[in-house]
Amino acid sequence: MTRTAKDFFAPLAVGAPAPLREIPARPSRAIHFFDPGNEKMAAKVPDMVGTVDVLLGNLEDAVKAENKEKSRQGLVDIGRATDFGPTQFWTRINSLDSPWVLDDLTTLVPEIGDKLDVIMVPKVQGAEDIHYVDRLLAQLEAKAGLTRPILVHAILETARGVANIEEICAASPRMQGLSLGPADLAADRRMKTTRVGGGHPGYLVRQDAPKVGGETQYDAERTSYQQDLWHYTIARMVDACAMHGIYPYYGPFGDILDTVACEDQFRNAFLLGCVGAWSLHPVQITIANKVFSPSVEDVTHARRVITAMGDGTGAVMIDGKMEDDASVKQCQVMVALAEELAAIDPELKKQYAAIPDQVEVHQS
Ligand SMILES: CCC(=O)SCCNC(=O)CCNC(=O)[C@H](O)C(C)(C)COP(=O)(O)OP(=O)(O)OC[C@H]1O[C@@H](n2cnc3c(N)ncnc32)[C@H](O)[C@@H]1OP(=O)(O)O
Ligand SMILES: O=CC(=O)O
Ligand SMILES: [Mg+2]
Repeated sequence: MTRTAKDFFAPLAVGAPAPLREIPARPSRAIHFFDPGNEKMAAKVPDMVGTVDVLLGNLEDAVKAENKEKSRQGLVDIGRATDFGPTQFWTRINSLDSPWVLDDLTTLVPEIGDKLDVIMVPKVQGAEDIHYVDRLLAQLEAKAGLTRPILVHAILETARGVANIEEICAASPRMQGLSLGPADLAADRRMKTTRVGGGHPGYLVRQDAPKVGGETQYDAERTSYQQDLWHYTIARMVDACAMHGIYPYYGPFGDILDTVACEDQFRNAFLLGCVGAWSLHPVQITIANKVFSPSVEDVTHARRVITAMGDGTGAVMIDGKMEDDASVKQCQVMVALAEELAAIDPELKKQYAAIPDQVEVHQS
């Protein structure tokens, strides 16, 4: 038999902190990756506090095997020395089948467990992976005397992980969210793209060939549109996360120089329901902060609909468009996000505050 509902409210080890009943909606527009063993990157971390929602010390892929211990120790040093203020502090541990992960967890929890908000677990295949981390974290938290539970974030980057997405989300009250891992996922699925996220010029739909005098002109110029390779997986992820009260994120966009396409990919994810994306290079923080913050126009419109709808029931016409109970809920999502962001981002606070409170409503 699986765990009962009440089991989820009890710690998995004597003395471990009580599990959270709800995952707090903390802004996490950019999860900025840095290698804590890389002196140049590590030196930049203190100045990044307050400019990015999440700083993530990465111990897994992109850290050379010979540097794993150095990066782990670098993370401990940074965690101890840094006051993270409003910025969340996360880490990505090595995969559960690697020779490093046990030392990652048994070192990080006692040394900097009081600073770590979330542990990202790569290559999660099913609920059993989360159960393993869940119990081990509870034991380590109890031993370290921690008073709040460290949350867990899973990367969706194997075909089995995608197939088991709902059970992964439901596996523990520690589950904070999921990220799409397009690089490992492409490899595991045997997709034929060698890109790290983003689109592919070969994945497209093409306009039908025109007919001239009854003859189909296969050689004629035809419009084609590139499609989003990741749409299906992101949409699954968004549904699974929403259903379980946790948060979905787009992962890495490897073409650092193509800031335009990065913004497009992030925006697609934002529109579909993701709350943030990874940043691999400082330039991507700016993109994510912009994309995952509702525009002043969207917030203005949302507030206007909410005002016009009064108690939130019925239907009104605003600028020729019908608004009702459902669209007011969409607007509430937008305004709630704006308020969360305004609480931590002074520039956005100023922009949103400039929106008049009672916007005039023109009803048809
Ligand atoms: C694909 C699947 C995945 O797992 S993705 C997640 C794993 N990958 C990562 O975490 C990659 C993180 N990023 C990086 O390693 C670097 O940004 C890469 C992509 C290699 C580019 O570095 P580099 O060639 O030095 O870039 P650059 O010359 O433009 O750097 C300018 C200055 O900024 C620094 N920088 C670079 N990246 C970061 C970062 N992520 N965090 C903090 N600082 C960063 C560079 O060190 C450089 O510093 P300086 O000006 O020389 O002092
Ligand atoms: O870890 C991320 C990925 O795309 O793989
Ligand atoms: Mg990966």
